[in-house]
Amino acid sequence: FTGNSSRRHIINTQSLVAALATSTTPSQRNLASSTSLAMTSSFDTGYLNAQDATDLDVELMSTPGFSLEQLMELAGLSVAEAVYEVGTDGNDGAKKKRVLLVCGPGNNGGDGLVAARHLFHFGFQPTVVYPKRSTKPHFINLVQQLDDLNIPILDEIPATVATDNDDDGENKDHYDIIVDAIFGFSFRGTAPREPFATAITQMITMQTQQSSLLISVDVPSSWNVDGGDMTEGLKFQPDVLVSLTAPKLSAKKFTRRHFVGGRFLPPGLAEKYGIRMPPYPGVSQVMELSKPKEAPSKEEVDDGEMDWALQYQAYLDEQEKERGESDTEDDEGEEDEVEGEEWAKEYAAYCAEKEKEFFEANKPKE
Ligand SMILES: NC(=O)C1=CN([C@@H]2O[C@H](COP(=O)(O)OP(=O)(O)OC[C@H]3O[C@@H](n4cnc5c(N)ncnc54)[C@H](O)[C@@H]3O)[C@@H](O)[C@H]2O)[C@@H](O)CC1
Ligand SMILES: [K+]
Repeated sequence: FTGNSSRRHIINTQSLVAALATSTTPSQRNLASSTSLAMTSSFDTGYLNAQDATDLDVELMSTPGFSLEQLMELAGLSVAEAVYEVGTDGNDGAKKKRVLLVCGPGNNGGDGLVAARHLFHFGFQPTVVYPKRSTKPHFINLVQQLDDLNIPILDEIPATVATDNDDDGENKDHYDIIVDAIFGFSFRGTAPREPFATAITQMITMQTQQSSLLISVDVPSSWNVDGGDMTEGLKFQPDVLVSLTAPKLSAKKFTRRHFVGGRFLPPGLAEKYGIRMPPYPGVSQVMELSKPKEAPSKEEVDDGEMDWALQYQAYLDEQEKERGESDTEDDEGEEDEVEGEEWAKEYAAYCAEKEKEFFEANKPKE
């Protein structure tokens, strides 16, 4: 089995599920059922509009209840985990990755400050831009915690960072990842005021000219929380969105990698606001709601078959959609189906092999 992402897999999804469902081992049958389940229903967290997001926040933090410090810590940890997930391949770790966290004046900015600290401990090299520092004691503490780790805190994005590449196509001040923690669900109006308007333009330059991966916290900054991008021509399009508690309405317009984090919502409150906590995997603080289009690599398969099944499902859905659109001119359909069936059989055999290895390795000692 070679799940190489470069290989062209146009798969008949039914054949994959059928091959797995008739397998003799439980893990393959589980995989088959999770695959078919995901085929008919994908997890829907529901959405919060700006007003409900604010009301829910107030309810969560009414006394007695959660404190802002608690929730911000979990929100920032979720962001850091999502950055780790999209920013590393799990092997080379985070050590070489430079991350620029651009933090706004409110709690969205606070999430960025918390994330910077966790990212340092995960092995990244964070730099924080915090132009309008809050004077609230909790924020002063967060800044101190960053100072204690010698994490640089700047007042603006340096011009040398957000400039076009030089003649060699390089920028020595390049950041691998930018975290947009400028505005969350309390952004109002259709235009960000300075100094954040400039910061957002600079982030777009870094994303487009230097291929920095742009990750937004809760809401892409400058987007209307309910309606999406309503700016005149700013066109801020992050690569990744990490929604907190539940996606805001504007997330419906977001088509790239989308995570949800903030694993703290009590079921009663979720029900009251018509949202659902996603089935977070294991001890994760985040769950990816929409998956990348590319087929996963063998390394990803090795990481865990169930995760792989969901990820692969999204890929299949995308392929089917594309196929539906080009059905009329596609004269390779039959051939593709055969390839899909063969691949499904190969995958089932691969699962059996893996399971055997697992049982061998975990055999009780005589
Ligand atoms: N319940 C949750 O899920 C939690 C949410 N948290 C975070 O808190 C965020 C909400 O925080 P806040 O309510 O403090 O608000 P934001 O951080 O969204 O932003 C508010 C600040 O932005 C400024 N602002 C608004 N519109 C502007 C414009 N057009 N130009 C310039 N400045 C503008 C306001 O004056 C205010 O200073 C969420 O999005 C999330 O990131 C977490 O910290 C805690 C838990
Ligand atoms: K944001």
